[in-house]
Amino acid sequence: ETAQVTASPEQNDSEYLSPVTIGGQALTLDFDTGSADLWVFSNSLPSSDSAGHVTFDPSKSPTFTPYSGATWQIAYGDGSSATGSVGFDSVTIGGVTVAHQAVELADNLSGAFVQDTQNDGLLGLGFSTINTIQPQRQKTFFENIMPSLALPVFTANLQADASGTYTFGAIDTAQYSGPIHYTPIDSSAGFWQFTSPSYTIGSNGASVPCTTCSPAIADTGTSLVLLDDDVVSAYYAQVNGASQDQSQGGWVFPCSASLPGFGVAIGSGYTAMLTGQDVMYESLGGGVCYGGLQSNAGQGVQIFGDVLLRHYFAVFDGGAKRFGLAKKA
Ligand SMILES: Cc1nn(C)c(C)c1CC(=O)Nc1ccccn1
Repeated sequence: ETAQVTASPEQNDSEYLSPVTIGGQALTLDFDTGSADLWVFSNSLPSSDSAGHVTFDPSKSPTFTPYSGATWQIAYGDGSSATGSVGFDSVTIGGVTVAHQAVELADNLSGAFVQDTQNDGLLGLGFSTINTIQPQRQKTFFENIMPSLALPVFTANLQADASGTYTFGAIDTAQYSGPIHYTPIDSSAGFWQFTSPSYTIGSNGASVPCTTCSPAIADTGTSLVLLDDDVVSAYYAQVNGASQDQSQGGWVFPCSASLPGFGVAIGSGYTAMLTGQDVMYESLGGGVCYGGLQSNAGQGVQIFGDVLLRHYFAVFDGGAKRFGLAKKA
């Protein structure tokens, strides 16, 4: 079987939301290849936290069964967090159903999630070695459907300021052109992780070897591209008037500045390029702009988020444990 579902952008393409049905209830979730928990806003949240969100109510689902005593608690790399209880229910995405999917009900959330009222929760598409359910971690939606898919893959075709597509079980040749450039992934940390041994500054720049660069992860649930400090500093050194502004939380520059292109190696065989315009992320007002390339704060992993992924067709191959990028159709 195969499934296809839309991915609708929030403002600034900060995240992409997709329709999911859980126990007959329709929610919009952020598909996140950088984590492995499926959690939803639930009616056990204080109403001050759930105001504006669709909440899942297990008592209204005919197929919900509690996983009694089980709990979950997740802390994301950006400092946001969530905790709650667990059950199993029927989860359907694009017509494909997992009858007993672990569904994590949030009863406590950090502010960033509460404020984002278009988002009713996250659906992890990482590896379940980092699922946070205790006493026994549970599989992701993708891991559960993989055996029944025509191909053990899913693809992300996110768009800049437009609705895109997640596809499960097929690599739709109508969505990309030219070759798919694959690199093997190391899933031992739970991420779609690969090496990124060089980078390129300027659309015609030479690629700079970076033997000390941290490995990278493909992360649909992160807005920006978060890079090692020496890489991101080398980039903004080429932008007139750029500076790191702690109050704004990163690298800013005059909106009038011309931004060079930027490319990152996807494994050792391919460099994914962005134009200067692709790197521009947000105007903060007063002629100050915020870049889509920011520091990973020395976390030892580079996060290739939506600022990069929305310019490519991305293949997550769970069978061959590889990640690939192609030019969009
Ligand atoms: C900043 C960062 N460090 N590390 C290791 C990762 C994976 C990130 C990105 C991150 O936290 N993304 C995120 C945040 C909230 C919800 C979903 N995804």
